[in-house]
Amino acid sequence: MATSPTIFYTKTDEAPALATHSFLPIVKAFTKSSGINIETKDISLAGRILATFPEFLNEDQKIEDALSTLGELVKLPETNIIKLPNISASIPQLTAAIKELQEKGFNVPNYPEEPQSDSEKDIKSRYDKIKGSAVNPVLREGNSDRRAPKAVKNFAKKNPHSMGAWNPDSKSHVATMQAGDFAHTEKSVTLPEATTIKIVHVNNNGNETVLKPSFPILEGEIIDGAVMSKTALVNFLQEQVKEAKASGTLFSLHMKATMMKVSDPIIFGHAVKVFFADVFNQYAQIFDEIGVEENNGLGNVLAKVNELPANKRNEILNAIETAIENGPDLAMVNSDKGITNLHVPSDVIIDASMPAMIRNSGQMWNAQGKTQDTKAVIPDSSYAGIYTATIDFCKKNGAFDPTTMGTVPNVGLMAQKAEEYGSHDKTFEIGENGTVKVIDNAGNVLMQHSVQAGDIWRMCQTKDAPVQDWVKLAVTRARASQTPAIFWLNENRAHDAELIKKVNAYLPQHDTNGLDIKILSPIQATNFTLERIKKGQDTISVTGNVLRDYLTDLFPILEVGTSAKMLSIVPLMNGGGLFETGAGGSAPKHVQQLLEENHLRWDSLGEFLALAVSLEHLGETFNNSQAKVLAETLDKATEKLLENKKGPSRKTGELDNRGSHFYLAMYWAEALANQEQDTALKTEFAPIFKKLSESESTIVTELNAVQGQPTSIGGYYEPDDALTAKVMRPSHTFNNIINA
Ligand SMILES: NC(=O)C1=CN([C@@H]2O[C@H](COP(=O)(O)OP(=O)(O)OC[C@H]3O[C@@H](n4cnc5c(N)ncnc54)[C@H](OP(=O)(O)O)[C@@H]3O)[C@@H](O)[C@H]2O)C=CC1
Ligand SMILES: O=C(O)CCC(=O)C(=O)O
Ligand SMILES: [Mg+2]
Repeated sequence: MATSPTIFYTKTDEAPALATHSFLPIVKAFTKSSGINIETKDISLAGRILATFPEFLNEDQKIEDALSTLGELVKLPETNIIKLPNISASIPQLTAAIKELQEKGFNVPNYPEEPQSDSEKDIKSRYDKIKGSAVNPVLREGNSDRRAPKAVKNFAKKNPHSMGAWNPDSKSHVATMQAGDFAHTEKSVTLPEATTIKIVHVNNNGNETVLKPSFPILEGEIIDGAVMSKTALVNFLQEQVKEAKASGTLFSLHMKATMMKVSDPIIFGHAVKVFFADVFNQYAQIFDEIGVEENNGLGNVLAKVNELPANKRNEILNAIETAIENGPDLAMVNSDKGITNLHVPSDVIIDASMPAMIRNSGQMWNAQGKTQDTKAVIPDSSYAGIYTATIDFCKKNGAFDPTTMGTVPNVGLMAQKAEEYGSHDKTFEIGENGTVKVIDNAGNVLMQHSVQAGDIWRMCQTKDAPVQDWVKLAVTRARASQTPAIFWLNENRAHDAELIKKVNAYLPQHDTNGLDIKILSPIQATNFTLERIKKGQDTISVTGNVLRDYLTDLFPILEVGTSAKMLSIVPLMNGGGLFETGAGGSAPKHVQQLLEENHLRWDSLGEFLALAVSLEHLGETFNNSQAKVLAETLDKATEKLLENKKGPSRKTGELDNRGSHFYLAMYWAEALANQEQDTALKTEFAPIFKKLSESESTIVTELNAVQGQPTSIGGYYEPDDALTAKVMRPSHTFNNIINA
């Protein structure tokens, strides 16, 4: 047991990292007298790169490998972590971060796209561990409990966000594969006893290549294998491009290239090649020579082409232009800047992008900056059906009404790299026709798929202990909130069928008397839940890992406008607490606005909610009554902030993230001054509240006065700490009170 109560507060990237510069000094000031230690852990993309390559750095540039430290800490019962969203880097983001670090004098190696030597191979494999969703699977040593707190839900009911109307004749729809994808090829086995397995590829001449050497599998663990056929995928994509053109819908690809960091960039690359097929055919040889990486998107193609001599460059750029003109309308990420849906694999991420489209009348933006009905292309059909069902529901019933709709909390299976989270080191782009086999140490073939060159074969693992914990968490939440709970599992899907056996075995171990718990397939569950939500009724979704991710953006975005306002708890399996801040990401667009206009519209509500539960957990773990008082008063402050509408505005010149932090501090001090449980805190915070409230108009004026001009923080992935702190703390009056 650690001797001093500590909250580990993560330093991450982009907007949340900016917010931390303003919020963390407040947190430290408010918790100091209660003996609570706040320790920062750098898990930013830049920080993780530096920590991975110490031998390339000067002594004074080396930093702790904070992710590994936290990865150990999450296994201890007293651990308490506040985790902000971080970049799950695509290769374009990774290479940009490397470049910025090099420019700042950190001699980290380049990312070798095509490694030749052993040392390059080593560097690439170390970078590949930083790439994609590399933080969350390590820290999430527990399952997920995400919900909209009552105060947030009530606020949204009284102050509904905008919601685009739905036309019953909308042409928007989801296109997904009918065969040859992961969903249609999945095989699943539960291992009755512990064993080791290896994954091999056997070519048509019987030659075996080991894809992954022996690794252990625990008793009761579920393993799945599935394959995405390249031929089926390419045919499907070709058809969708044609069909989008014929029907006049926007072509828009929705992937999770960050979390599914091996399979989905490859699928993304196929879409780029299919959409620009003429260009890729005509310039195949040049593209090969200049090292075009279609998996990194059209942005990569353009960057590489731009390095060519002028006449070749212009010729190819024209060909790309023509392909865009001849193809279907392409959904845009930023029509002003000409950034398309196919530019960067991490620009359009399905969990956030599909709900945003549904909230926006089922439309996305076209090249003219106008909204248009959209064909949302989601190649693998494992989970696409839930969006089809939601879209169909909106066509039939119109848009949801945030003033009356119910809520859908989620209990999600994710601990110990459950399901697709654990597939990164078991996903392979197949080099040669043959068979992929999973073989145990006794030589038994547990499953096999026949594969062709270019197919993507993927294996997932789901350990038994996390499943037991998940079932228990579902029952606990259903009981605590007296809400029906639905397990979203499809008995006709191989993996789900195995999971259903476990759910049926473990549910009876709990007191479920009087609770309404059932198992429905994801599409049935969507319809059931949506019928209820429309009537204002609440339903807990109990899901696997991918649906956890999808639903904890889908429902929050429809219900409360953003997933940033979610309470997002990971009860760690060994007793510690990981408190995530909201369910969304790191909002790159917000950084742009700060740099251009010195206004940060990032809403820190997720941080406020996470801090309160973190303090409560710490109070219990360390028997620290002051921490509990801090938690209760912080919740009061957050509620008051909502009531008084002191969240950040989107508009420059109005209250932003920094201003909302001021109000939170003032209301927190007020709640501490007004409570009677702890005299010391009361005495300490009464004068602070007085000072803050007397200075309110000065502070708000100081905070808003800086807005409207461009500003600089000295970097993107590795901003300058002192500069950023200066930008994020522009009120001397407020700083003086907090620093004192
Ligand atoms: N837990 C984690 O670590 C997660 C990390 N990510 C990472 O985040 C990055 C961006 O992902 P993306 O899919 O664009 O999702 P984001 O959630 O970052 O952004 C989508 C939109 O949601 C709105 N939004 C999100 N958070 C807030 C907030 N706190 N306050 C106000 N608005 C908010 C913004 O809308 P608007 O622009 O209209 O203001 C934003 O543009 C990626 O690098 C991804 O890897 C993504 C999800 C989870
Ligand atoms: O880990 C990631 O890449 C994203 C996680 C995410 O979107 C989520 O947990 O909701
Ligand atoms: Mg998500």
